[in-house]
Amino acid sequence: MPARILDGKQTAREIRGELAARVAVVRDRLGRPPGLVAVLVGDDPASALYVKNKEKAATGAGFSGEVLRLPGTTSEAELLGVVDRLNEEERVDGILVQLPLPKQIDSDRVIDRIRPEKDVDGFHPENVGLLAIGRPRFASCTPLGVVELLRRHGVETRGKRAVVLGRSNIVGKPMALLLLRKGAVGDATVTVCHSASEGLPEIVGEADLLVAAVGRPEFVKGSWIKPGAVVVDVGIHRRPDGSLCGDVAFDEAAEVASWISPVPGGVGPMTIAMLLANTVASAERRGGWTAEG
Ligand SMILES: Nc1nc2c(c(=O)[nH]1)N[C@@H](CN(C=O)c1ccc(C(=O)N[C@@H](CCC(=O)O)C(=O)O)cc1)CN2
Ligand SMILES: [Mg+2]
Repeated sequence: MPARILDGKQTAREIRGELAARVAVVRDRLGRPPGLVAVLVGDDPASALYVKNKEKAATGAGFSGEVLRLPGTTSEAELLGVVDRLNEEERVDGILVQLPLPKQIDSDRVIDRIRPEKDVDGFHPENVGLLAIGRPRFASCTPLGVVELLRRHGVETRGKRAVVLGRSNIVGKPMALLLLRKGAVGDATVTVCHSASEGLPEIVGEADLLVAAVGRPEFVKGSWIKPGAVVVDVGIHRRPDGSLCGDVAFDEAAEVASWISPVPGGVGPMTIAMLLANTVASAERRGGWTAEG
């Protein structure tokens, strides 16, 4: 039987709908909407599209959303100056600097400069550290989106073998940390592997849950996947004909998996929904309350 679909587009729509009430409370208590500013340096078409989609999602959710578009020749010092200014602006609850950055800019130095309380991407070392010790403030939006996608489709991870394929700071490492947490969509036995791991098909074959974030088109073959496994595909690649694919050979994998996330329409929309959720949480925290009370 073909796998059921982990529908990120519909789930993201639901989350955006649920955020509306919290946005209204922010407006009421702070006298202004949640504020998100995205900084885009250069003209990479994929980055430009993602930032445009974030701006559309933010304004659609009733935020004040703004994109600062800087030329590809921007220096690191100039970008740090922009971050410093946004760090100080009262109306800005969330700052994100779209990655990748042009080669003259050290992205670590830029991420380190964002005030951790406004780092809604969850990339700042302080936020990564808090996640690692089980006291999350902001977790990276893509792995957070994976967790929420699984939770809302009723996928259990407790006691299960999860394999995270990829070790990036943005996806692989925080994904492993989230699945290791105590509680729902955690409590998994987590293995992290990567393109240099020996015996990848065998490691992947042990997974009850596979999160593929290796950054190589259709790298994971259907024959690697354990029958009945849950497969989440974080990859996004454009084929020469303009169509999109992920890190997993979807058609083959869908024959053996129990659940699978598509590309597009899987993890991507969840990333943006989690960015909105983190920004609302930031506005609430800065106002002195949380969604819980
Ligand atoms: N500062 C950041 N930079 C980057 C992040 C990030 O979370 N913060 N993640 C990725 C890119 N990304 C968000 O920025 C992102 C990628 C893809 C999607 C998405 O919705 N994809 C759609 C398809 C879109 C298309 O047609 O190309 C989908 O999967 O359905 C959202 C966000 C790297 N940089
Ligand atoms: Mg997707």
